[in-house]
Amino acid sequence: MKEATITPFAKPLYVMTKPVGAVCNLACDYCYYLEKAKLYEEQPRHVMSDELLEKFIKEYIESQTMPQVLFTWHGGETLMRPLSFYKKAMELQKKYAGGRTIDNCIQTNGTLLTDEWCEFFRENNFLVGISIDGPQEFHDEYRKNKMGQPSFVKVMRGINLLKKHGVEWNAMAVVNDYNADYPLDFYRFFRDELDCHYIQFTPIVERLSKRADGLKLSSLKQKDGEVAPFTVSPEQWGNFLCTIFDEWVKKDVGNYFIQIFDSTLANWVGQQPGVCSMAKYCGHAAVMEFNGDVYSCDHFVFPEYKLGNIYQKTLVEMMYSKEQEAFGAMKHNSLPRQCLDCQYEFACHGECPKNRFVVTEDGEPGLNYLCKGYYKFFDHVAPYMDFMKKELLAERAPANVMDWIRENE
Ligand SMILES: C[S@@+](CC[C@H](N)C(=O)[O-])C[C@H]1O[C@@H](n2cnc3c(N)ncnc32)[C@H](O)[C@@H]1O
Ligand code: SF4
Ligand code: SF4
Ligand code: SF4
Repeated sequence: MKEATITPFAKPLYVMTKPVGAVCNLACDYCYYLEKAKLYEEQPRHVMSDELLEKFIKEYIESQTMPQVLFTWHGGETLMRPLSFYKKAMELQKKYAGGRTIDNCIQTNGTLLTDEWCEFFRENNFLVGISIDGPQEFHDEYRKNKMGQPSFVKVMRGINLLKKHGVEWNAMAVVNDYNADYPLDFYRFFRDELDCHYIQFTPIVERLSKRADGLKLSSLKQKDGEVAPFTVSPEQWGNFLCTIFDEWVKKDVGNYFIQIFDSTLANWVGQQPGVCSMAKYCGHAAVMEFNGDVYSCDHFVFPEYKLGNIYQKTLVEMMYSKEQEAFGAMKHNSLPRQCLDCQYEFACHGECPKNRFVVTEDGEPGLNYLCKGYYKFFDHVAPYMDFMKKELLAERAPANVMDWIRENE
């Protein structure tokens, strides 16, 4: 029997949602999302109506087959909506919970946080993801408003408010051409200055588009296109990961959680990684726009990846559709021979399909632009991953790797 990519009802149905479309108080140079306003030019307000909010919450909860439900609020800038919107969402979640446990996480640039927002997040146990790209100089290079004014100081003020109110938060940082050459300054900032114990690093890889619909960044279907200037190079990415790993594996395992290292270990032991880019298949997390349009993935909000609209189709129909199944399977089925033969395919899975636009050593298309960087990283961490795997399988702590390193130094 063919290995199923999506087994209906075997795992939670997951759709992140956009209370606000491509509306933001910042205008980060590399943002893949802001230009999506072009897809909805004919619509005057890019915000979710109360009617849709209720429809989504009810249907989303009722579509779940598991007792836990996770809501992810994403944007645009999520805090461009008033607090009353999210208070309403909490009331509706309670109304339709039907005995289920409901969790909420929200992604924000952090600049609009106030005491009032933080009290709300604390009271409702939100996990708040803050976008911050490292120390001030790195962060302010690309994360500016439309007038070119930097945002670091405001983000730091927001983080301090979250801490003051005891809100659970984590950091989401992108790695680009500018900050990638300073991995230790970058990592130590999160660890020593922010005392942030959960960190996500995402590489920026974008190509400039030749699309007729006016979008600046391209989708997978475009075969060529210049790499955008803020893109991290494969060499930078490999060096960045290896350098941070060396610091982390000696001192910080079990205390600071870096998503890409945890996901690598998960793949090493054959478990599901926490980040989609390192999973074998895509298609698990769709996204619903402010007007009810549902797309296969937040990085594929292009007309050709639209699954439908919640007013015309149910979430279950869209999430278990042939289109979404094909989208999910494409990640593995389209791997070039070089990946299939690669000794680290089990850990890498060819990373995100959106980044697969270079040719292999044999000239086959579909290789990941960051391949060299990933290969270097996996090759570098393999002995440590082998050790941590052994510990995990023996039901011991992977953090023992730190003693092992000291003993062998
Ligand atoms: C689009 S924003 C929306 C939420 C909110 N405005 C924020 O900045 O956190 C979500 C995340 O995507 C990241 N991001 C933006 N452009 C990206 C790109 N081209 N590639 C990868 N991540 C990107 C941002 O840094 C941010 O952490
Ligand atoms: S704050 Fe978020 S949505 Fe706004 S421009 Fe930056 S990355 Fe994009
Ligand atoms: S296309 Fe990329 S971002 Fe979307 S689910 Fe797949 S790996 Fe994740
Ligand atoms: S390291 Fe390169 S060759 Fe190996 S699976 Fe990843 S992208 Fe493919």
